Amino acid sequence: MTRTASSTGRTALYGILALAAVVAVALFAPTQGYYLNIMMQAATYAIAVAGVVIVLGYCGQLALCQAAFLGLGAYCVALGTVDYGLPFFVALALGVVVTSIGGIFLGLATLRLGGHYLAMVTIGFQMIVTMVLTNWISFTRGPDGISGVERPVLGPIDLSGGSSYLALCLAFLVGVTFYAAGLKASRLGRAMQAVRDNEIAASTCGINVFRTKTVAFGISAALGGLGGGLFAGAFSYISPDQFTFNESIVLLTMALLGGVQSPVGALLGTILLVLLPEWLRFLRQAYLAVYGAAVIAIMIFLPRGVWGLVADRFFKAAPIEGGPVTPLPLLSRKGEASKEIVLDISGLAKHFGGLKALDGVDMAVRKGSVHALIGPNGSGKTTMVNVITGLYVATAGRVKLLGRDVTALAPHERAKLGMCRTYQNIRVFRGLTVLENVTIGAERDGNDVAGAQATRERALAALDFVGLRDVAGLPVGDLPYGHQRYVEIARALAGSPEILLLDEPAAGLNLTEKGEMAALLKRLKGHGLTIVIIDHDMKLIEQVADHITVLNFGKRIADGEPRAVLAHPEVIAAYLGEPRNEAA
Ligand SMILES: Nc1ncnc2c1ncn2[C@@H]1O[C@H](COP(=O)(O)OP(=O)(O)OP(=O)(O)O)[C@@H](O)[C@H]1O
Repeated sequence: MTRTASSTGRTALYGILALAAVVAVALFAPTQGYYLNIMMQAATYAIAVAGVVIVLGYCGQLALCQAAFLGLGAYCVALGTVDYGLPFFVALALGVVVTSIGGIFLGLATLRLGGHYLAMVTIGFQMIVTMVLTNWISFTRGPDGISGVERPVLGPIDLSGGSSYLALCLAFLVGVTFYAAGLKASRLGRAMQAVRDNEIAASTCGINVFRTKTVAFGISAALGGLGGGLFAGAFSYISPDQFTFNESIVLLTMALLGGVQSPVGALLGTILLVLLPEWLRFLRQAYLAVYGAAVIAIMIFLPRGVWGLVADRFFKAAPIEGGPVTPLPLLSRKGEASKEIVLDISGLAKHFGGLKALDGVDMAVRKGSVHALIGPNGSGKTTMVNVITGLYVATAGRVKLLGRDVTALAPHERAKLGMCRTYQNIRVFRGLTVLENVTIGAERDGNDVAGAQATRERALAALDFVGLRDVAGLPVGDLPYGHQRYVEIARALAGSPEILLLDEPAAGLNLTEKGEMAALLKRLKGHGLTIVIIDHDMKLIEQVADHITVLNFGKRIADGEPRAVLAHPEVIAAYLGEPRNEAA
């Protein structure tokens, strides 16, 4: 609570300082000339660069077309005010709407494409916009561009003067910077960062990956359009060569240089890259080479940008406060193992080409039971969990969760119904803190928690349960391997799962850690959680399992109460590699 109050106080202080800066600019900035132009360019570009921060820094999508959105915004304002007589702010809003639609349209491509291919699509988009602006002469006036873009007058407030228009641009910039900073700490921002760090884990935590990327593209493009619209008013003349692929690279460099994961960093990067050429002009012919070398040097020596350096020095994350935690509500359910079937699987098959990784498997998991899924390496256990959670589409068969057929649902839709999991190869969100990782689990749609404070408390309670409350504020990558496994479990627990699927939770742990993991699993079992567990450690399985299903070559070879199953000759043969004793 204290932390929240102090961070609110800090935000208010920054807000007042920013407002004072805007007023000072309105009163004292030059009304025309070289420095005014530099400041106009920095302010309008910085708004577009904040868009790069959101799509690339937060969401991890490399889009190389921010200048196209800058151009679309600028042309909306220029054409809207000059040719169609629209009021400035109406044209500006139109630009934001047009570019956000363009961004969403581009985001739709992420359904099928990612990485390099997506980057290529964005370059294609940039090229198309440049070509349209250049060649659709009857509408855009082609290479001649549009001049005479007027600045706004709002009733008695005249914003057409140099300093007052700059103050307007700065006011927008301040708003955008606060918005982007707030977004990062919001549920949507966390979802974006989860998608950036690990799409698969994000989807099984209940995040709609496709929608999140599309929204990130939309917001980013809207900020490009806003910056572009203000740019048109700032210089009163625009032409297609101001919004080319080269400019997109400049905007990207600004974000990377300043620190692509921080809006303040992007602001610094923009100022630096607008000023650097001016500072270096005295070098004449050598200027471009020195400019390029300076940019490369900053990139190499400051991989997290200039802001990374500043933040490490001066802005340490506040420690997470101690104090009492409310216990996890799911642990008070005290569910006794019952006959009710939580997960009902029938005839499940998954074929990879000719390989039948799963071949008609049946399995029923009872409420409150610990159900082990075992089998030799390559027998299909992980494939089974992947098909159950929706990461793989089943070739045949049916998966029912609490009586509902979920076979056709996407992973995030299954998570919404209470299906949570961990991974054999740990999948935590590396760019986030331990608490943020677990908060994402608590934020799953369908969870019984509402409001930011309650969600945070739920996440802290889950961390408390696995014994990691003290390290909640640390970056998750700073934790040892074994503890990262606990973070995954806490992330799943924070979502109050109806069923928890643990894929080899003890894999890669040393003996002591395995003992601790066994103790944790027993505690979970004691609270009546419904669990499916895969593990090769038979000692662990014997300690916790109520029921065992055994797979071999994708087929179920045994199913039932642990003692009988483990004594089954076919199971022994599968594990020890002995020939089957048909008589037995
Ligand atoms: N995405 C995939 N594409 C092709 N084949 C796959 C894929 N995933 C799994 N397989 C194959 O399916 C079979 C079952 O693999 P799976 O990982 O499910 O086994 P497992 O029982 O979990 O093994 P382990 O105990 O070693 O983790 C293996 O032959 C594996 O190579």
